[in-house]
Amino acid sequence: MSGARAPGRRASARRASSAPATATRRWGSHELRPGWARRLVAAAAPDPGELVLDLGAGRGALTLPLTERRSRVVAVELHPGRAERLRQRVPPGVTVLEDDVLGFPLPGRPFRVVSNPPYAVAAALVRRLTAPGTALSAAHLVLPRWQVNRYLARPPRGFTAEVGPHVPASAFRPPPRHESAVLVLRAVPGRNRRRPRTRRR
Ligand SMILES: C[S@@+](CC[C@H](N)C(=O)[O-])C[C@H]1O[C@@H](n2cnc3c(N)ncnc32)[C@H](O)[C@@H]1O
Repeated sequence: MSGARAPGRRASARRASSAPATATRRWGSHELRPGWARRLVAAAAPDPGELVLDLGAGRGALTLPLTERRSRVVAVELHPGRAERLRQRVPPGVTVLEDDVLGFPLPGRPFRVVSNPPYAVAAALVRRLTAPGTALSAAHLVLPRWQVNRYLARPPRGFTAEVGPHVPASAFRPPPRHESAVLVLRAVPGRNRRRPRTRRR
């Protein structure tokens, strides 16, 4: 993964240790059905060669259609078995990190996110991705509709927020109780700079 620090050794070193404190230990997940995953990737429309992160990649519902668009894909999945199975499924050139979406090093060069993230850490993930100075250019995140509405009312600083496709409960396996939608965040050019440090007297 260019732009981010070399992942391979770090990830395998971490594999040997216990899960980081920030990780959710609940492995239950609502995976996207393949048809819906394809539709959402088509709506996000990343360009060939663009660096795209799939965060909480699971079995690769989004990762695989992303690779078909010839994006440079990095998939991050904390569950060791899921990460390993995904590694075996992806074509050469795709990076699968067994790591925590709240802890792995974010790329230093412009990147996009297309993700159906673990809901338990979704708010912390949005904070991390949109923190001052990140190189995030746009994020397409599948979130509960109520959470999307919050970001529409109050977008993270330096980003615009809009709602993408509506995602019904039937789009997931197993279906969640809530309705979902895609939250689309786009960096406003020049607005997400790291704030200058104020000098102490
Ligand atoms: C909602 S599922 C989505 C799976 C896949 N993206 C899909 O759409 O089918 C979220 C995934 O995130 C993984 N996960 C949970 N907490 C995580 C964390 N802190 N860091 C990375 N992955 C995590 C789970 O193991 C699960 O596979």
